[in-house]
Order: sequence, then C-alpha cells, then structure tokens
Amino acid sequence: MKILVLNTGSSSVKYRLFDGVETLAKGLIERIGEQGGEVPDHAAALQRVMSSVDLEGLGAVGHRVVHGGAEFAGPTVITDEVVATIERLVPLAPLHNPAALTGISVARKLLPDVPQVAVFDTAFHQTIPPEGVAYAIDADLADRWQIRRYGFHGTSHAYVARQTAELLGLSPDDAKVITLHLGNGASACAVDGGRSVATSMGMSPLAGLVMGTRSGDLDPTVIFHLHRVAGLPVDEIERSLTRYGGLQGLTGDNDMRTVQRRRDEGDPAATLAFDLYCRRIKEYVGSYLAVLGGADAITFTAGVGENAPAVRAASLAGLSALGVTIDEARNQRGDRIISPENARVAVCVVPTDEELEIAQQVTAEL
Ligand SMILES: Nc1ncnc2c1ncn2[C@@H]1O[C@H](COP(=O)(O)OP(=O)(O)O)[C@@H](O)[C@H]1O
Ligand SMILES: CC(=O)OP(=O)(O)O
Ligand SMILES: [Mg+2]
Repeated sequence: MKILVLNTGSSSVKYRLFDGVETLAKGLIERIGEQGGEVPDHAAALQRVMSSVDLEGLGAVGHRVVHGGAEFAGPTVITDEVVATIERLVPLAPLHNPAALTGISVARKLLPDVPQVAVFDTAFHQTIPPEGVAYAIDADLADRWQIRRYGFHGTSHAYVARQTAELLGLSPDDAKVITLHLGNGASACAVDGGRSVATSMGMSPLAGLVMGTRSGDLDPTVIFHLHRVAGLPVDEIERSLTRYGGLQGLTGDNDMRTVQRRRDEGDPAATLAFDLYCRRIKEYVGSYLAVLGGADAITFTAGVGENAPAVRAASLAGLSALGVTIDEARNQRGDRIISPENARVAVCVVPTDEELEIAQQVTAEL
C-alpha cells in the first residue's frame, strides 16, 4: 500500500512516500517561519509538499501528532472528534500540535477519500506505571486538569529499542534498553521488554533533558520568580523557556554542531552548555539504570545522538562502576556498537526512523 507520512515538527515538515517499506519519495522543509527560511508558515510548507508528491493511488496518510493526551494508546483513524481532541491538547504542546493540525487539515481537504491516521508521540508511554506519571500535587487539581506526565518521541523510542534488541540478538520482549533521543527536542526513555516504563519529558515536551531551544528540567519556582520578581508576563516566560532556552539560551546557538565548534575554540558559554547538556543525560541514565534494575543496552539516536561522538563519550564518562563504558575508537568510527567486547551494558548508536515506524503502524491499523 502507498502511504504518505507527514512529520510536521515545530519548525520543519518532513515527508516520506512509502510503498510498503520502500521509499518512493521524501523531503524536508526546514526553518519554517524563520528569517531566511524557505516558507512563511506550516500551511505553505504543506501546500508545497502536497504539490510535489505523486498522490496517485495513495492508500493512506500517516500524521505524526506529538500530543495525544491520555486518550490515545495507539494509531487512530482521524475523525472530526479526533481533530477536536488534538485541538484541545494544543496548550500542552504549543510548538507541535498546531503544526500537526495544519497538516491534517491540508491533507483531509486535498484527499477527502483517503484514510488519515494519527500516530501519537505519547501513545508508547501509556504503559508507564502510575507512580511514573503522577506529579505529587493536589490530586483533585491534577485530575480536573489532566496534569500528569505523558512523555513524547514514543515512536522513535519504540523503534530504536526494538532495533537495539535486534542488533544485539536479544528478544525485544525481555530486553532492557535506555534510549536517548537527542534531536532538536530530546528525551530519554527506559524500555523494559518493549514497553516504556519511564521517560524524561512530562506533561509537555519542555521537561527533562537540555534541548536545542528548550530548558528541560527546572525548579517551578523559577517561573514564579520571573513572573513576580522580574515582572515577566507568563507568555513571555513560556517563550523564553521553550524557544530561547536550552543551548540557544546558554550560548545564542541552538545547533549542537556550532556549540561544539565554539567549545573546541575555548568559548566558556559553549563549554558550559555542552557540559550541562551531557551531565543532564548522565543523570537520567543513572536514574533509569535504577528504575530498570540494570540495562542490557543504552542507545543513542537522532541528530545529536547519531552524529556527535563527543556528546556520547561525555554523557557516559565515569560510569564504568555501573558496567557502562565506551570504546573510543568505535565511538569515533561511528560503529553501531560502541562499547567494548563483552561489556556488561552494550552502548549502541541506532539511527531513528520515525517515518518508517509511522508507516508500519498505519499499515497495521488499516
Ligand atoms: N554532526 C553533528 N554533530 C553534532 N550535532 C549534530 C550533527 N548533525 C546534526 N546535529 C544536531 O542534530 C540536531 C537535529 O536533530 P534531528 O534529529 O534532525 O532533529 P529534529 O528534532 O528536528 O528531527 C541539530 O540541531 C544539530 O544540532
Ligand atoms: C516532542 C518533541 O520534542 O518533538 P521534536 O523533537 O520533533 O521537537
Ligand atoms: Mg525530531
């Protein structure tokens, strides 16, 4: 079956046209709405995608949707009700869900007779036990406003954990894998036998690791303080933490390549940003080794995880007492397995493929 997959990110649209597992066409429109970007907004990007792809004989469109709340535990055929739910969740994923809605709207209008399926970043994390998703706040408030951890990048974590088991000759049904998705957004996940049991993003994709433009974890008092003492309106604080935080906030550059180059030149801000980025990863790795009671593998994926040996080395440095070591020659070469022979915990680099995973979930759903 021919399937078009749309991965509408916060500032990009990736698309891929599949026939089964074979890719017929693919493309990427980046820096949407940014100065010097190719297109002014997501609608224009999607118009461009749809007019450049041969839609003849299309069997389905698969949409990556970041926030599915507690409602969706798997791929879901899109109806007006499903669209309304994704709309209701916009405040919880303000950088992402509006873009997905634009993609869904453009595709439904253009292809009214083709089934459209949403594949949610949150779905894979529905298996996290209650103590892994609840926040220790007033239970009635949490209930009323659906305040809990949802977790994101689920499609990538699921795919990469399965690929890791395969790479190591383990059964995916009992492998314990810590997956580190380090892209523009970044998150860690503890996967036990193919099920997510812990993840670093929270109610929204702002929590957890340090990211390109997002702060990751911080004491909520920072927000009260910025509001009450510094006098910043809440919307501005949100913008500061989501668009001008992370590497961007610390250095003025959101791209890890630039941060690394500046660090190599001895730039103190870039050095701090790099160290903080890697230390946060290490803190989550330690935490998830504890949650899982030890792991078979730790796997790096996405733009930074797949391409930055220095980040991989620094993030796992000093963990040999826990059975975690990296063979630096393998790491620099970019091998799939970068731990030494017979290491207690395998360290792997596995390219993610959210689009393929979405296409396969769509096929299984229809
Ligand atoms: N060679 C590299 N070294 C370090 N970082 C890299 C390299 N190549 C890509 N990256 C990082 O990967 C990030 C994008 O990751 P990617 O997974 O493509 O993001 P997205 O979340 O948009 O899918 C970029 O911001 C860049 O910092
Ligand atoms: C959920 C999320 O952070 O996605 P991305 O990495 O595509 O921004
Ligand atoms: Mg991504």
